[in-house]
Parts: sequence; structure tokens; C-alpha cells
Amino acid sequence: MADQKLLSAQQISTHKTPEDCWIVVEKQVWDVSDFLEEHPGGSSIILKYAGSDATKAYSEVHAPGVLKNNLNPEKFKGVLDESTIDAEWVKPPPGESPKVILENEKPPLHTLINSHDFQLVASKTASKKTWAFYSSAATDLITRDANKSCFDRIWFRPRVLRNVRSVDSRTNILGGSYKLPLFVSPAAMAKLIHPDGECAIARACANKGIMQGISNNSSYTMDELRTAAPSADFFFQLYVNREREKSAALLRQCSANPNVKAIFVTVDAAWPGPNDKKGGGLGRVMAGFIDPGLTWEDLKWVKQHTHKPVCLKGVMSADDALLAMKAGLDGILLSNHGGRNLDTSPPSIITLLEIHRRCPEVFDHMEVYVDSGIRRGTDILKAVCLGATAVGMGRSMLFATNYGQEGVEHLIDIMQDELETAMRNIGITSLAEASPDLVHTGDVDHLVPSSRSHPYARAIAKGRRQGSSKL
Ligand SMILES: Cc1cc2nc3c(=O)[nH]c(=O)nc-3n(C[C@H](O)[C@H](O)[C@H](O)COP(=O)(O)O)c2cc1C
Repeated sequence: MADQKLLSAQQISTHKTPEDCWIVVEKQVWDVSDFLEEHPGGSSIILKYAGSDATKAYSEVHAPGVLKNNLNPEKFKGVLDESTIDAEWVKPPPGESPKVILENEKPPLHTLINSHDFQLVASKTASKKTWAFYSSAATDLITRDANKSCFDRIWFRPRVLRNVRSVDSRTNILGGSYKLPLFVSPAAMAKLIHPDGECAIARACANKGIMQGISNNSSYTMDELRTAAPSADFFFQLYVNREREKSAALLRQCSANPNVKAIFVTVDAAWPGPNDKKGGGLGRVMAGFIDPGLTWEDLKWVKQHTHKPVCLKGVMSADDALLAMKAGLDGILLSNHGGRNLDTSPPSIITLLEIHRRCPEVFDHMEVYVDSGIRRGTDILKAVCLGATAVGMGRSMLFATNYGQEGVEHLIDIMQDELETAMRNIGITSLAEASPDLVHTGDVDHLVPSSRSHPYARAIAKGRRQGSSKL
């Protein structure tokens, strides 16, 4: 190593550019200019400490000898002369001083690094009513929370030593090609959280190459969304109106709008979830027009009124998946509406497993999608391994809309990064390689029904019970 030359703090602090960058670690002074581009954590983190003491930040991440072992000995410049330390030297570098973020102030977008962060920020910055409407679910929130926890109880079975240098997460949905097996699940009234609402989502989805589901109760019409994002691909989510002519009018608008690629009829909201006084009541008000008398017969009516693919949104059992297949539908979205309607309805990933157990032929006849509880790239990958064509994110996208188009784009990027990281680490490079062999579902298998009927309880004739109570 070079001589132990003493260097003053003032002298060191002049070497603070990318071309001439010195840092101090444990009093030793190093020239890291040539190393900046190689630094696995990126150059900006080092440049933050250019010409100053990086000991604290360095030792949080690296073992003491890393610099010495990786840099050429000539990069060692000398030792900090502690007698020259002054007030300027001990000042934290710019960006280091903790910025006080007020409870109701949005932190910078780049500091949000996963879908949970968007939720946390929305909980602090959205109006109380908006937060209640977006975050709520039916009664005790059992299904809302189990949607996610069931994903967490499925384990990967990663394979190693496969070349995963490049990875491709593209997929096809209903004949169209998309960058990710991810779409935006239709959710009402995105304008509550941002004035651009669904328009912001549309522009972000178009830029990122994913599909957006437009809610029947969207704050913007499908024509406005098409104007906002002319190259976007949408599916339209239909609630069949008690007054059929109104639904027919919407289906005509869909036919005239080439950006609308499919119709998803929501069937898990025959009756809106219970009321509350904080925001859940909004859903009730909006749902008043939905026809609770809708049956399988009515789907023929829907199919007669559109030439686009028709899918069901809100299938919660293998029996109904089978009926959907027999009705000639193009796809089913396994969903419990994020647990917003019937609490203790089954988590969607369990319904996906039920289809495998009881009627796997469904996968050969139509596309199967999943939403409710998707929060991580690993959730996407588990659903795809288990046969889902794509998955939807509902409330997380609303929370991301808090930051407008940029926020939604950032969340999509995060999901892509998480998905591709997970793909690499289970040992696959394309979604065609995703298979059930790469997941272990043992911890939830007992939750998956194996037949239509109850395994041991039998129906009790009500008349007989009444009769016996008279005895
Ligand atoms: C605030 C909110 C509004 C929603 N509005 C609709 C809607 O208008 N139509 C519909 O079919 N689903 C609607 N959904 C359900 C979503 O499409 C999706 O199924 C659900 O958000 C998935 O659950 P998750 O967001 O917890 O993952 C809504 C969900 C939320 C959170």
C-alpha cells in the first residue's frame, strides 16, 4: 500500500466530481473515480459522499476489507488528518439530512418501492371518504385479508443453475400481446384520488403495454379514456342494468370503440356488500341499478349485443367455472371483488386450485384470470404457475393513481421488476415455462374443495326438524 500520507479534510473535499472522486472510509482516503461505474449499487450513492466521509454509509453495507480487496493499491491516497476536521467536514451530505415529511404530505415517488408503500401513503393523504371507499371490504375483512395471506402460504420450488441472464415476461390475453401478465382491474371512481383518475391510468397502461379494465362506474367515459390514451387497450366491465336498454347502450359504445377488446360481466355483486358510515356506503349508492335477477340465461342476451369476447368477472367456484365454459364464454376472472361483497367467500387462488382439482378441462377452453390480493410480483408468478393467463390489480392501482400517471407507471415498473426477479430466481426465463411444478401448495390444499357436495354433512329436511321440535 502507498505511504500513509496525511491529507487534510479541505484537500480531500476538492475531489468531489465523477471524474475525480475521493471518499474517506475509516480514515483511509480512496480514489474511487474509476470504480463508480462498476459499483453494483450504482454510482449515485458513492457520489453522494464524493470528497467526504462515507464511513457510516459504507459500513452499513460492506465488510471492512472490501475497498482494500477490490481497488488497486495505487487508489489509496493517504490518511485523513483528523486535526483538520472542521464544521464543514462533519455536515451531512446533501440529501442525507432527514427531511421531515408531514403526515399529510406525499413523499417523493421514487421513495415508494412496493405496492404496500402506495397504500400507506394513500392512507395518510387521501380524504377520509376516499380512503374508506378504496380500502374497505365487507364486514370483518376476512376475505380481503385471506386473498393475500393464501398467496403467502404457497411456496416456490425454485430450480437453480439455469441460464437466467435475460427474461421475457410478455404474454397474450384474448389474442392481444402485452408486456406483462398483469392488467388493471376495473375499479370505480378513480377521480376521487386524482383529478385525472382513469385517464392517468389509461396513459400509464398504454405506455407500459398492459391492459386496463374500465369500470361501469368509471369517473370518465370510455370515449374520454380513448381520447386520453389513443393507443390503449381496454376491456369494459359491465354491470347488467335492471333497465336492459341502458346496458345495451353501453355495449353499443363498446362496439364502436376499437380500443375496447372485451366485455367482462361482473357477477359477484348480485347485492352490494353491507353499508357503513365512512365510505363503504358509496358502493351501495352506485350499485342500485345492478339487476339482482341476472341469470346464466341473460348472458345469451349480452353475447347477442356484442361481437367482442365476453368474460365473467367474479367466478368463485369450480361449478360456475364449468358453467361458464359450457356457456361458451371466452374467459373467467376468478375474483371476490377484493372481499368487498361477501365476507368469507373463498380467496381467488383457492378457486384457481379448485378448478385444477375438479374441472381442469376449463383451462383448455377459455382463459382464466385472477384478481383479489395481488400485491407482489411473486403473487403474479404463483397465479401464472397455476395456469392463470394474467392477473389484475384493483385497489393498489387506485392508490398509485394518487401520484397520477407517473405513480401508476412506477407501480407497473415495480411489479415488472418483482415478477422478473422472481422468474429468474425460480429458474425460468419465459412465462411459457411457468408450471405448477414450481410451486408447493400443501399449506392450503386442505382448503380446496374436492367435490360439489359437502364431504360429510347432509342436507336436513327442514320440515322434519320442525316436526321433531314439537315433540
Ligand atoms: C374502490 C374499488 C372499486 C371497485 N369497483 C369495481 C367496479 O366498479 N366493478 C367491478 O367489477 N369491480 C370493482 N372493484 C373490484 C376490482 O375490480 C377487483 O376485483 C378488486 O379490487 C381486487 O381486489 P384487490 O384490489 O384487493 O386486489 C372495485 C374495487 C375497489 C377497491
